[in-house]
Amino acid sequence: MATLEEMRKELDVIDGQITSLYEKRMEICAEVADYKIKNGRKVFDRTRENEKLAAVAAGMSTEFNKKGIKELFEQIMSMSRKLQYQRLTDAGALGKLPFIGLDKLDMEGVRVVFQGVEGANNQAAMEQYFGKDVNYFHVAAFRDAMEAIEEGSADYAVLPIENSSAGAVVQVYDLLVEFENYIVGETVLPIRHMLAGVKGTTLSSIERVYSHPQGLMQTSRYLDAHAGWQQISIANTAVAAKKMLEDKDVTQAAVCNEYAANLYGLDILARNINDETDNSTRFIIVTNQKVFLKNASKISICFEVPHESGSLYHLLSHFIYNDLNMTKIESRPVEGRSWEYRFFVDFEGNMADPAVKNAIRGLREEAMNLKILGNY
Ligand SMILES: O=C(O)C(=O)C[C@]1(C(=O)O)C=C[C@@H](O)C=C1
Repeated sequence: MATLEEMRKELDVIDGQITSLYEKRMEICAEVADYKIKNGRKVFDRTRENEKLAAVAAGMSTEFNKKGIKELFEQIMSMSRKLQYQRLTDAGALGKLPFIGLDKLDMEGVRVVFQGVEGANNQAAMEQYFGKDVNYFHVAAFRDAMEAIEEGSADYAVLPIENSSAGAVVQVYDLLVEFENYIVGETVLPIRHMLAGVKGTTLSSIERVYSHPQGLMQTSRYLDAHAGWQQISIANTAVAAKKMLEDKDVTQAAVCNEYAANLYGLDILARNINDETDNSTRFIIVTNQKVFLKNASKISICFEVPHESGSLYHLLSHFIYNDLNMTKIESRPVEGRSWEYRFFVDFEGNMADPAVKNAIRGLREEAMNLKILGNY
């Protein structure tokens, strides 16, 4: 029997042949790219790839090798596509950006919409982004806010997209697909619960505490430590704060944010009473214009993947290969197609950057229904 050293020498010879054949193959792929640029052909040809995989598998004698050679050729053709996309980018064959780059967002005299009532966290997020003097109105549902910007009655909408402990606000994800509106900014608001009451209220005068069920739940450790306090659920934290002002009753208090407490002129009796100290919500700023800031550094996209094994893996390789840092991935069911998913990906980058253009080009050809949700 051959020694390990002898077998390794044999492997080295074979690997040498494979590597030089790989280089030769990639040189031809570069010529294919030039041909495709000249003739306006797409890089990705699924039929040709499937034929190739079947052909290489047919040449194998065992099931194990059939599977292995297919995986190997999937990778080889994926590298071939990436080389071709790069040549397209270098040749300036990417076409015009579908988005218009701006130096800064138009903030002069704009009208902003948020969902909820006066004093809601959504309003606090809006003021954090647009300032206190902003011209605004509020609506009952997220969909109403999307419709308001689509039809132009508002220039921007402020919508919650993700909470650090509760996760994604899934309705907003779905609305971003449904409407032709785009994300142009984001702002993160720390969610801190306060115990607030009308002037004269003290911890010992309180008998009842009002808040949204989430507000009561997120502060249960603090509230439960006061055995004599009855906890009562109400529509939301801002409504609880408003009730304190209306009732002027020192036997009751509200769990609400500082913004609502100030808005309704309440005294804060205890600050930051949430069980989780690090609780914050990320809000997006949405408009109906296809614009992006020239100094934007984060891109949100969504796409559907073909229902085949390895398809998400291949799509995500466009980020890795172009050295783009993915910061978030979320999936949602595709309406009307049970057990099929749409993926939402956030990654670092600017649309004018060649690496980003390159990745988007690859994704656009290989994924289904790619949509750029915004660069901000
Ligand atoms: O045959 C082509 O059109 C190629 O671009 C070459 C190649 C390959 O590497 O074999 C690469 C991408 C296509 O999706 C199909 C095949």
